[in-house]
Order: sequence, then structure tokens, then C-alpha cells
Amino acid sequence: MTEKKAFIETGWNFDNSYARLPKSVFTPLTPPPVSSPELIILNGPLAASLGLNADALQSREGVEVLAGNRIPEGALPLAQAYAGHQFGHFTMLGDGRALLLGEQITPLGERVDIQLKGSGRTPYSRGGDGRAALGPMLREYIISEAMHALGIATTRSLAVVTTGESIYRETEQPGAILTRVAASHLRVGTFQYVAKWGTDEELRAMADYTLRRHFPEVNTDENRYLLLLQEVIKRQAELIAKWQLVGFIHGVMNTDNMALSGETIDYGPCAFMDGYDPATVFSSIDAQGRYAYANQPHIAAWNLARFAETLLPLLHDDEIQAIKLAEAAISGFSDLFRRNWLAGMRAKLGIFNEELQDESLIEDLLSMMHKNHADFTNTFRALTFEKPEDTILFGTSGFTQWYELWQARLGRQQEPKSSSHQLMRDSNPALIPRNHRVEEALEAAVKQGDYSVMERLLAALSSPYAHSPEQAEYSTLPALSSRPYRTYCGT
Ligand SMILES: Nc1ncnc2c1ncn2[C@@H]1O[C@H](COP(=O)(O)OP(=O)(O)OP(=O)(O)O)[C@@H](O)[C@H]1O
Ligand SMILES: [Mg+2]
Repeated sequence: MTEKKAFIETGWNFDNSYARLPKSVFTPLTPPPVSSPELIILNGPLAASLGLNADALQSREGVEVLAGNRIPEGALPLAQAYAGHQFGHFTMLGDGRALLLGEQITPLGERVDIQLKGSGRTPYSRGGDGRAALGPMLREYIISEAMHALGIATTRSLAVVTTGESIYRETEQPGAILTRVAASHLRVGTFQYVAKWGTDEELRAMADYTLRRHFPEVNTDENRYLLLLQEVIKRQAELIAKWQLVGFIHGVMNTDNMALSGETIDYGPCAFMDGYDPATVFSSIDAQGRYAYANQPHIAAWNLARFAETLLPLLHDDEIQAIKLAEAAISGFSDLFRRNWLAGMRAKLGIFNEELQDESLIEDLLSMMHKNHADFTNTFRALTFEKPEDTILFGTSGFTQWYELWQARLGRQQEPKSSSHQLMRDSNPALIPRNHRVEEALEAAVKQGDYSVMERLLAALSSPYAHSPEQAEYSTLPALSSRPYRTYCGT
């Protein structure tokens, strides 16, 4: 098949707006080829929505593209430069093991990045091998797709291929490449890089680009860079509230892992909480609990303050005035977050309107859950289905009283009980990617080459609000273990 024919059949439709940005923010490069790529999983519905033909993607030529061995016509591969605060320390980073193939223009006219993660060394690799292991790439695939199904803004996963080459972490592992689809890969760290090492014109070019790409509705006659900051803050407030409402813990909220589009990005050490404990941390390297569940909103505000700092030269000619504008915008985050979170919590409890006491009703429930280490997901599910006896809270002190207050609260609404029930069904997932289930699927895939466990898990996770009988098996809790669940970064 000629390249041209493969291109047409697959449906690649690239534009490369990032490659037209200032030269300092990226390095064009061709990925080093891998020895014998093999497709492990392909996301058919996502491919279709991108205008891509799944059969063509599965062909030898299609897989060569997903492995970086063949560059489809129209793509201009490049690695993006960025910096970032990692655990509070500023560093130069960049795509050290990823590259952007180009931007696919979808049949609906949307522009999305097609990125290969694990595609080999780049000028930003520092000491790393530029590679990724199969387990972590499948993990990103599973959890990102689960997040999407939960209704949470996220990068998507189009495919995972193995490279046919081994990589070395603590042990020998199969190398793999994930094809990631994102609204963009503009990060807080992208702006930190330009603010630190670029010119003011480059900074302005990046800010204008971000506005055009993600916030085209912003009125450019006003202080558009302030509006950019406010819009990014708004999207993060919505995103982090959604994380909190399903018990998602990102695990490595460094500024380079915060996307300006408002999508969740980088599924390295993330995990979902089982028993409710605000101090929950899964990441093996987060000894201080910087990125613990309850800290996520504070860290988001901290990261956004770093973003605001990068914009200071654009916000106002007078630095003092610029700082005032930035501070006012950042101080709005906590209120925005709280409002999103409260709205989400009300929905989880079937509440439509607002009453002043709602906050204490919610906080009282959470504090009982914390005290009794009640499972976050299953507690809300049991309340949805009027089965409080299924929760560990049932019979504990204060619960009956709380339950009566809650029922009385529902009784004070105009909406019938059936509407509350529907709202709760739509707001409380039947299942989340439980750590033990994800591990089980990865173990079968990586150790035995059996992908059926993962495929079944993915199917169940694709409709988390269906509350279907087949999903029941995925809501069982992990066996009690003396060792807490641990996750690992950058592998
Ligand atoms: N094996 C590797 N080789 C080279 N660079 C790496 C490797 N692993 C991680 N890095 C780089 O280290 C930095 C921090 O890694 P981090 O785990 O946050 O990102 P990532 O998971 O590789 O990518 P992303 O944020 O794009 O999902 C990034 O610049 C990343 O490219
Ligand atoms: Mg990262």
C-alpha cells in the first residue's frame, strides 16, 4: 500500500498548529523505530469519533504509525518543551518519552493532539530511556477511559502497542507505546518554560494560541490574558471538584501535569480511594502527602498561582497592578471549587435546590464515613438504592439521626422522590476502577498475555452509571490487607 493510500484509508487528517509556534517551544524529530510492534488494544469508538478507520489502524501500516515507525502524511512530529514544579521544585522538563504526531481535525471539526507516549528518546529525555512499560501504559488506558465514562474531562487513549523490545525498570518489562488523544498538551509547565527562558513576544504568542485553541469565546477587546487566567481557573475548579466527587487521587499534581484545557493528564501514580479518608495517598514517592486526596484543591490553587505568575508581563504594564489582578483571580479559585463541589455533593444526595444546612448535612455524612472508614463509592450507591443497611454506617451512632434529617430534606423539595432517585443514579457511579481489579487485569495482560480480564473490566467501566446486574461483581471491595496499596511514577 502506498503511503498516500494508507493515509486516506485510515482517515488521518493532520494539521500542525503547534509546529507554527515559536521554534523554542518544541523540537521537530522523527521517533527512533522499534523492532516489532504489535497492537494490544485499540479504542474503536474513539477511533470512529476521530474519523479514523479502525480496520486500517489495525493493519500492519496502521500499527507502524501507532508505534512511531511510519509517519503518516501530514504529520510533523515534535517533542514539546516545558518546565514544571515537581513536588515544589522548579525544573526543566519537556517530552522526554513522548512526541506529538500532529493535530487530528475530526469530522466535527475539532482539533485534538495525537501523541505517542513511550516513543523513545528526545532532546528532553535527560537520563531516561524515552520508553514506557506495557503495564503502566495499559493502566493509563484503563483509568483514562474510565474517567471519560464517569464524565470527567480527560485525555483519551486510542491504542497501546508493544514495541517488541524489553525495557528495564526494576525488572525486565515489555516496552509499549500509548497513543494519547488530548484537547492539547499545553501545560502550566509550558508557560513556566516560556516565562523563564522565552521573550515576552513568545509568551504573548503562546497565550494567544491557548486562547484561540481552548477559549475562542473570550472577548479579545478586554484584558484577554486576565480572561485566560480566569477561564483556566474555572476549568480547574470544575475538574478538581469532579475528582473529589468520585474519590480520584491524581497522585502527582506537579505543574507540568496540569493541562490548561482542563483535562486530567498523566495517569502515572493515580488511584481511586476505597475507604473514605481525606489523608489518602497512594504514590510511593509522596511521603509528605503533598498530593493527598484532601490537598488536591489546595495544590490546584498553588499550581494556578504559578500559572498566574507566568502571565504577569501580559496582565498589566505596571507590575504591581499585574500582581493585584493575578491575586484577585487566584483567590477566586477556592470559592469556585467549593461551589462546584457542593453542587456535585447535593446531586449525590438527590438534592435539587439549595438550603443553608446542606453543607453540614454533607459534612456530617463525610465525617461518619471517615470515622468508620466507609467505602466512598459504595456508601453513596447504597444510599441511592435506599439500602443504608448495606453500609458500614448502619447502626453506628448518629447515622439514624442523619438519615432522618436527609429524608426530611428530600421531603422539602418540590421534585418527587423518583426524580431524586434518578439524580442520585446519575451522580453516584456503580463502579470505579478499583485498584485490585485494575491490578488483576494488568497482571493477566502483562504476565500471561491474557487481555480478556482487561477487556471485561473496560466493558464494565464504560457505563459506570448503568447500575446493571453484571457490574455487581466489580463493586466488591479488596480483601483486607495489612499493606496499603502503592502506586509508582514515571515507569
Ligand atoms: N523513561 C523516561 N525517559 C525519559 N524521560 C522520561 C521518562 N519517564 C519520564 N520522563 C520525563 O520526566 C518528566 C516527568 O515525568 P512524568 O511521570 O510526570 O510524565 P510522563 O508520565 O512521562 O508524561 P505525561 O505528563 O506526558 O503523561 C517528563 O518530562 C517526562 O517526559
Ligand atoms: Mg507528566
